[in-house]
Amino acid sequence: MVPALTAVDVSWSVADKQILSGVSFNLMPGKMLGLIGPNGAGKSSLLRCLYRYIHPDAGNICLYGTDIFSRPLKMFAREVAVVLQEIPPQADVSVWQLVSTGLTPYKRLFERDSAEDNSAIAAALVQVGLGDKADAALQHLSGGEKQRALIARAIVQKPKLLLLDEPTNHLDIRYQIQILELVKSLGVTVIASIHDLNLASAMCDELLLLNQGEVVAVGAVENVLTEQRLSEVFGVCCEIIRHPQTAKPLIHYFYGYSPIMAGSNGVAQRQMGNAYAHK
Ligand SMILES: Nc1ncnc2c1ncn2[C@@H]1O[C@H](COP(=O)(O)OP(=O)(O)OP(=O)(O)O)[C@@H](O)[C@H]1O
Repeated sequence: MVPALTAVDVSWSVADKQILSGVSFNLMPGKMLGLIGPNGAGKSSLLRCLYRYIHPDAGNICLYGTDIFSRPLKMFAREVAVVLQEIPPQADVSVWQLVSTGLTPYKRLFERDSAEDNSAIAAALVQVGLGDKADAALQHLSGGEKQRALIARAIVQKPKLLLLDEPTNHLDIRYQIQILELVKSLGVTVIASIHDLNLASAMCDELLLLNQGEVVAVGAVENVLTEQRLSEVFGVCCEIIRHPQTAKPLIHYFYGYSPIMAGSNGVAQRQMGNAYAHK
């Protein structure tokens, strides 16, 4: 089976600063990949390369075996949906109008939405819990509601690949879980940057851990999330157990620990004084 997405040795620098270095990974169709890593690791930059906002200096990115930069723009706009943290410039439109723009790549100039289109928009709004906000002005929605409206727009686009930059950023815990479960249930290939490592562990099939623009680890969640890596990359002390429901890695963080006091195994050790005695 051809991977939905293949990145080979993707590198990008700006103003002599290397932002991404030799990033490579494969993602099979229907899988959900979580991009994790500390602030400034390069997660957004990598996503920008994947949706063609940035042209990497080196390397290749292929969607179903074809270089993304060789695909006609309109085809690419149908195939790849992007949900960013920023509110789009059309902030004075209604929620319905925003979601309907997800159909734009399928339309000819001035072509109106069909009854089928309207049903798809209404269904997407219900899916994200905004069924009663269709006529509301986008600018009057809360941050989380705006985020869900953007996801509804991506749903009507019916993409092959859905890219999300911190989709859970403005959401309360209920919607963090609900939106990621919804995204997962769409059956499309998903790549999402996620800061909450436990959420990423629970929801993603695979993880890619970036640090300083380089891939530290990529693959099955349980292979990527190790106590030692989290200590080395994030500078935190933790223990990883199995989630009682999913059996996936569940991280318990400890407080008052310092990565400076790394032990012989490299895992951050308890700092003298203020840590509560756990281990
Ligand atoms: N256009 C740009 N010009 C200069 N520096 C940039 C540009 N884009 C990104 N960077 C730098 O690249 C590095 C990676 O940024 P990026 O936003 O990709 O990281 P991130 O992992 O998404 O961070 P965060 O978790 O904080 O959102 C940062 O140091 C950032 O300042």
